Amino acid sequence: MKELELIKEAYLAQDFSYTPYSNFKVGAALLGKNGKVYRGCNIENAAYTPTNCAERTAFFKAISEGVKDFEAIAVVGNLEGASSGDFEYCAPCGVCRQVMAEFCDPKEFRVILARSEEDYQVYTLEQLLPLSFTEKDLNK
Ligand SMILES: O=c1ccn([C@H]2C[C@H](O)[C@@H](CO)O2)c(=O)[nH]1
Ligand SMILES: [Zn+2]
Repeated sequence: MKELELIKEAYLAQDFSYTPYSNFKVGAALLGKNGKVYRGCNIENAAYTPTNCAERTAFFKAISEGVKDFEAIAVVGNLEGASSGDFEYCAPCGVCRQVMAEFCDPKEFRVILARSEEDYQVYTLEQLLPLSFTEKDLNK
């Protein structure tokens, strides 16, 4: 699947974002090695901390269906208000990066950060989460 197709899926997911508190709408589309796409949006809560990010929604949907092998994720946010000079792509939070590290190969898994269908950047998970703590560290 091409990056553009995955970005389009992330924008479709963003439409369902539930954000009455931040009004910051995020969409994600996770591509499994099985060729299927798992969409996710952020889901907020009046108690704030139960909020789930778009990326984790997509991961947990896939994992709850028995899928644990992934190729890439596209992430889109509504960053029109970002002042110039800011990093104007919606980068995954640390918690979501840690969830990615649990299931994805750090050198292979690609994180596509898009601010339009044509304008995006691609990172490996290792670039976003160097020196990660994973299962291998527990077994030392
Ligand atoms: O990569 C990100 C960054 C933020 N959020 C959500 C969490 C919260 O609902 C809102 C503001 O932080 O954006 C995501 O879903 N993914
Ligand atoms: Zn997150």
